Amino acid sequence: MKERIVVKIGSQILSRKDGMLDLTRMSALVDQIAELHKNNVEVILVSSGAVASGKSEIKVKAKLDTISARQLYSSIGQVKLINRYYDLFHQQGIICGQILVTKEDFATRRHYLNQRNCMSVMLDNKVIPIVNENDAISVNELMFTDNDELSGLVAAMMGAKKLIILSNIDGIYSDNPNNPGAYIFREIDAKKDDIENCIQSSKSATGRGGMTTKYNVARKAAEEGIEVIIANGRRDNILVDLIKGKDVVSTRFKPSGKGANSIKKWIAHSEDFTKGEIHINKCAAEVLLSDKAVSLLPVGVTKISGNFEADDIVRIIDEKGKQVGIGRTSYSSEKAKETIGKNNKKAIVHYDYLYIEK
Ligand SMILES: Nc1ncnc2c1ncn2[C@@H]1O[C@H](COP(=O)(O)OP(=O)(O)O)[C@@H](O)[C@H]1O
Ligand SMILES: N[C@@H](CCC(=O)OP(=O)(O)O)C(=O)O
Repeated sequence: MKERIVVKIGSQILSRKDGMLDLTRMSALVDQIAELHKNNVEVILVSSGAVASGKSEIKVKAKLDTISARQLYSSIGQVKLINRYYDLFHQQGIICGQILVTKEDFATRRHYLNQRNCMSVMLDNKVIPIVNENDAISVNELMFTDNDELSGLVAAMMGAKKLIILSNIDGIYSDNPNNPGAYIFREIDAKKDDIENCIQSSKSATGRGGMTTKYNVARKAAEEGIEVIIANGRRDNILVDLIKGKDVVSTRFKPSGKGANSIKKWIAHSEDFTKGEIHINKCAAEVLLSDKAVSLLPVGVTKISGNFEADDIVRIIDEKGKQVGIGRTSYSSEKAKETIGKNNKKAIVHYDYLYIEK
């Protein structure tokens, strides 16, 4: 069976200080992906760089608001970016294809499956999918935090074993990476280690979410059974070395042994599309958080809020107001209210459609 990986390349790696595309770096990364591809590794590339490459192409007279600037620069820059990728992969005898997505494309299961089918047919035909957010049309309220988030979604959707996030830094440091005492975390166990406080809000000149999103995305993906590595895209031969298992300086997130099935993965990433809340009592929360495979039954429900239909995605909240998980409900909010606290009723969220955050 082929190994399937997702590689995310941040804007910072692809752009030079003067804003132009760093063709040398890009070409080095494409060469490595080509080598992996020829060695039967299926690579899905999530590449930033549209906005950064568009900026250097055009001088605008009037000052633009943030959204218009992003739309203008990305619409120009994405063409440039994908053309370069096309040329570089073409030189290696490899075909690549472009997929531009918005967060809404992950909202319904139908859209989700459409996307998955598109990437699968590309991989089956040895085409390298190059994914980016469709910045030109995605709106502010509902967009990906950044491409790190998108890469986590793609890795989960495509059943990738590994997600490699390449940035301009070797990995996650214990403190501001410029501080002499800061050291790199080589391995993080998402279940035990909480290092969020070590991360600064600073980000690279063109980066959007900074290290915080990389950390959050990596934790979530690792919980879903994906091995995540944050590494420096400027290091020579980084991708090939990582896949060969060489001991390269980087931060690795230990994947959970369990893994989640494909529906649970979709639900896990649907948090932004929830329509309501199911509040549960202490006992129900304990059972859900245990290692047992249980469904949420109406008997443990204390309150329903929001208006939802059967099959909508809802949040599950414990008695302290903390979110325990997300699930696809089998009742409408109206019907759910009628069953609150009752015994012998069908599950309000079946185990197969329940994602518990531990
Ligand atoms: N503890 C930390 N360890 C490593 N990097 C950190 C840390 N805290 C903040 N950062 C910043 O995160 C940046 C990487 O995130 P980002 O700018 O989004 O990169 P990219 O453009 O590659 O997605 C680093 O350049 C660094 O300045
Ligand atoms: N979609 C944007 C990328 C924004 C983004 O997430 O950037 P980065 O944090 O550098 O990965 C672009 O192509 O410019």
